[in-house]
Formats: sequence, C-alpha cells, structure tokens
Amino acid sequence: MMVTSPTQLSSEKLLAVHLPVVDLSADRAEVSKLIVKACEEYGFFKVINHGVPEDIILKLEQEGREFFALPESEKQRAGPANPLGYGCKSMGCKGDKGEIEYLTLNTNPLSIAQRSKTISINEPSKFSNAASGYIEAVEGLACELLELMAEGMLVPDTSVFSRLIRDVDNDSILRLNHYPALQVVECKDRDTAHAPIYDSHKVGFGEHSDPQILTLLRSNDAAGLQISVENGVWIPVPPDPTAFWVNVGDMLQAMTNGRFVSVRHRALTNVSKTRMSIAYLGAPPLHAWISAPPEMVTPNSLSLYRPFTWAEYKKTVYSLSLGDTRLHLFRASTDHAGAGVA
Ligand SMILES: C=C1C[C@]23C[C@@]1(O)CC[C@H]2[C@@]12CC[C@H](O)[C@@](C)(C(=O)O1)[C@H]2[C@@H]3C(=O)O
Ligand SMILES: O=C(O)CCC(=O)C(=O)O
Ligand SMILES: [Fe+2]
Repeated sequence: MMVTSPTQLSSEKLLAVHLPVVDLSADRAEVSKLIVKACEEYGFFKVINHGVPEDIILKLEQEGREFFALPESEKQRAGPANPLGYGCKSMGCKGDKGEIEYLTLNTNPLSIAQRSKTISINEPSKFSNAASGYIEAVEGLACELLELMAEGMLVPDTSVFSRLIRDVDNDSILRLNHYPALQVVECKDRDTAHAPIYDSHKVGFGEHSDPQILTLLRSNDAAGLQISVENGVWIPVPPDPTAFWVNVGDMLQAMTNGRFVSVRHRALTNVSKTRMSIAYLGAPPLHAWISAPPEMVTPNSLSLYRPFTWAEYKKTVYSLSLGDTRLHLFRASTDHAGAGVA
C-alpha cells in the first residue's frame, strides 16, 4: 500500500510495510528460517530479545551524547575523519554531504584506547570502556546471527561467516551518527510558481549499502532510518531503542552468492528530535578472501563474483561516492562463473 507521510522528501514514494521481526528467544530452527527469509527478501530485519544488556547500550549512548554536545572545536580534536575519527556534514573523499556529524572508530581495543584520548580529554578510559563493552557484546550478537544464517541455509560449516568477524585482525567499525532536529525547509530546486513545496526532512546520511558483512544498528527513540527495496521507493523504519536493526552488507551478499541482498538505506533528519544511532559494522580482516562456500555454488547458481580480498573491495569503496554500487565490479567473467562446481 502506498502512503504519504511526513517522513518523506517531496516527490518521493513511501511504502508502509511490516518489516520482519526476529525474536531470538524463540525456537532456534524457526529463528534461523525466519532470518534467512528476511535476508533474502529485504536484507534487513529487527532483532528483539537479543541478549545485549541494556546498561551496556545506555553507557555508550551517554558517552556519545556527551561527545556530540561538546563545542565544535573540542570535537575537532578527534577529527578529521580520514576515514576514522570525527566528521561533520561530509564523508568519504567524493564530496558526499549530509546533515550529520559522526565518529568512526576501528573496533580493535588498542585503536579504541588511542582514539579515546582525542574523544574525551579528561576521562578517556570512561569512553574507551563503554565502547569496548559495547563492541564485545554486539560482536557476539553478530556472530550468533551469522551462525543462525549458515544453519538456516544448511551450510555444514556454521562458522563460515562468523569466524571472519571473530578473527582478532577483523576490520570491523563502530560508528556513532548524530543527526540534528531540523525544521521544515522550503524546497528551492522545485517549481514553486503556484505554492511553495516543503521538505519536512533533510538527508542526514544519504542512500548507500554497507560494504561490510553485517551491520547492527541501534538508535534512540527518533525516526529517520529508511530502507529501499525498489528504486525510488522508501520504507520508513519505526524507531525502537530496545531492538537492533540488522543490515546485510555487500560482503554477505557476495558470500551467499547473491542469495542475500545488501540493503540500500539512508537516514533523514527528524523535525523535532535529535537522533543518535550507533552502528557496528562487522568486517573481515583486510587480507581475508571473500568467496561463497561450495554449498552456495551449484550448477543452477554459478559463482556470481570472482574471489577478492576485503582490502581490494575496501579500496574500491573509498574510491567511489556514497551512493555508488560496487559489487557489480567484482562479478565473475562468464568463463569464470561456475569454477569450483563439481
Ligand atoms: C562516501 C563514503 C563514506 C563511506 C566510504 C565512502 O566512500 C562510501 C561508503 C561509506 C560507508 C557507508 C557505511 C559506513 O558508515 C562506512 C564507515 C563504510 O564503511 O562505508 C562509510 C564510509 C565512511 O564514512 O568512511
Ligand atoms: O543512522 C542510521 O540509522 C544509519 C546509519 C548508517 O547507515 C551507517 O552508519 O552506515
Ligand atoms: Fe549504513
């Protein structure tokens, strides 16, 4: 059903959809089937009863709130984002802009401890402990979800995906995103000969897919996240601070030989509420090879992608704009497709 709603940019279509919800306390076999279905259909689902303690979440949320409330000059001590560190209104190196400020951190404990000194001058260990506690908990949840996915797809080696992010050399990222509350703005680039047209929301984080394996996203009680399953049609994601939203990333699309879809998403600003999201983006070690396990490649579904390393993919990601698609650049040639099939 098509609907119009205030969480919309002028001229765009919104679709009201009941997005999949996975209750992790339910029967394991049922849960794994539900997760696989959600990843095939949307590349996106919500997890409830996830087991991440509330105090761990609230501690990092509080640290994030305190950091973003600092004067700009103090926040700049943790910047510029290169790509790690503090960034404001622009990201990447292709001129992408948005109504956002953010803090991007590598999840390695040493890296967190070092960065924390620039984030909190007076109490770096408070920030560092909050971030490390959060990372440990969400990494555990991400591994559990990846194992359930393997089980649901009947892949015998159930840690085939999870061991990449459990590896001590993983390249995972923790990212805090902060979106200001913004009032209604007149849409200047539209024909306003008859009546002014207003956008009630502005783009905070523009449309993109996450390059990594799996993203676990949590936000405060402010709307803004949207996913797209069809070009130009957006599905608003209702906020739920007690849950995690899970995004399939490009690497999981590649490792499932295209069975799961890497979800395109974006975040808009909210009219009345400041929004803060915390994204854990689980990634493999830089030199890990990305390829689908043999069970995902059959005579009926030949290898879609050539083998490549995460380092190679990441380099491509950073050479492109936020909204660019990248996986098609790693497609197997027609001769190569099917290599490895008995
Ligand atoms: C414009 C860019 C920012 C980004 C790197 C990129 O060149 C394209 C992908 C962007 C993205 C989106 C998901 C994550 O938030 C992120 C950290 C990532 O791995 O890819 C960001 C990058 C970034 O802001 O550094
Ligand atoms: O803030 C959000 O809801 C989206 C954040 C996001 O897409 C990201 O950090 O990659
Ligand atoms: Fe994202």
